Amino acid sequence: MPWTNPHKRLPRRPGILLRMLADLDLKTLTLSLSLVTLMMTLLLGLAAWHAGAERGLRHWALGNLALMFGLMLNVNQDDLHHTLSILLANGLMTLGLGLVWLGIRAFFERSQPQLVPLLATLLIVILLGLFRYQFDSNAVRYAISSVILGGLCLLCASELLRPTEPPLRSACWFSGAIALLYGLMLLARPVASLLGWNGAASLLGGPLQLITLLGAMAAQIGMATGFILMTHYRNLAALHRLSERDGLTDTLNRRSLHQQAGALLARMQHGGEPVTLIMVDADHFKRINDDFGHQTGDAVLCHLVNRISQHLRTRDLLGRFGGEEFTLLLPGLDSEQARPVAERIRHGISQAPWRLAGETISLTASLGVACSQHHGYDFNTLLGAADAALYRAKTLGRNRVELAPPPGQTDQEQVALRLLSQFSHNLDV
Ligand SMILES: Nc1nc2c(ncn2[C@@H]2O[C@H](COP(=O)(O)OP(=O)(O)OP(=O)(O)O)[C@@H](O)[C@H]2O)c(=O)[nH]1
Repeated sequence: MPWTNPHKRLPRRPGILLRMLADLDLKTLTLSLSLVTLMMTLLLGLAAWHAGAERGLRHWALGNLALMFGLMLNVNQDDLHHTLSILLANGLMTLGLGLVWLGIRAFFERSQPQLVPLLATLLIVILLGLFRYQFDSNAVRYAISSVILGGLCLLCASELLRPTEPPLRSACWFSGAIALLYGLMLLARPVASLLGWNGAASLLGGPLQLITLLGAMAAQIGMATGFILMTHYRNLAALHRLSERDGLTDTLNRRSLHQQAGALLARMQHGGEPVTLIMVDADHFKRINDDFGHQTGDAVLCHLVNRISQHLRTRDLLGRFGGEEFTLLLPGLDSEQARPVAERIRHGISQAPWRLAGETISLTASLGVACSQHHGYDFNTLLGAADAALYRAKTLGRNRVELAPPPGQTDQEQVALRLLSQFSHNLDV
């Protein structure tokens, strides 16, 4: 038997994806989409229920609810009056997407232009009404809803696909990529229909409708989980921040100061760069508490931190060592360079009294400075040296900066200081 090329005889089989699409049943898909939307609405609603001050979740839950009712009405165009299945359905879907967009803006604490979703809803209802009851055109209605709903998806994507801190960024970009893809898909629908990709089928019964429903399902699951992930990551970041910051002054707490200082000192030692540690202690702070009350004392402490921070670079560390005592680590500075910085901080504190509602409280601080040149890169050794220098600044009259001397000189100085301290104590008595 002569050989024949089988490809010439057999008709070409469609690709596996097209075959799978052809096997899908529109009614089953519609029901699945409704169920998925319902589940995602419940999930977002549950998250919103316990959201507290969390921004965005309530908008997303409400938006999804509107989307769900809109979808349910829209897929029943054969059974329902067109005012419901076209006008109300698309109005609800537009409002739902608009609320999702407002939710994303609320999440990022951006302004809330509530008119945008309302105007978009009004626009789609008017245009669809016009092209249903005035000039009945299925194709134009299809294009109108595709452009408005697709445009809103792109607006959501543009809010999400912006630079943010990791790990929040991954969740935002995940949701943003889904919104972008689904928006582009909706915008491409009328073009694909014009190009005849729907074949002879009606717009609501052909492969384009199947693809739209599948896309909507994927977008529903992806965006709802993406939003919940965004909330989760932001809460994690807030918890992390709380665990490493002092609640009153927002400086590093003692534990994270130790951790971060250890890492910084190791880096500087490895790179052969100097580091300076400064201890700052408010002078006679007890008097401020006694005279003006603890609450005012708290405000003055925050003011002190604010004054110190104005002289710091982003890579410097500032931590609360305890009470009214703060520790600074200045990488890259030796004692020669650090002294003027310490003087500027001292001067800045003494020159800017705390003021509120006619009340003025003057404040000064004493500073002890120790540098890695003389005291090495061990955090506790540097702290000890800076603390001794601070003690000297207090003893010599406060509102001053003292450098920790190289280790060899310390003993003689300590004796002299003790004598001086005893002398001033005797004078006070
Ligand atoms: N308001 C307020 N006061 C605090 C806080 N932490 C510590 N203090 C107060 O700071 C004061 C520190 O007092 P002392 O250690 O005697 O020091 P001082 O009065 O500043 O005197 P010198 O340091 O010697 O100049 C105490 O009265 C503490 O109650 C705080 O978080 N808020």
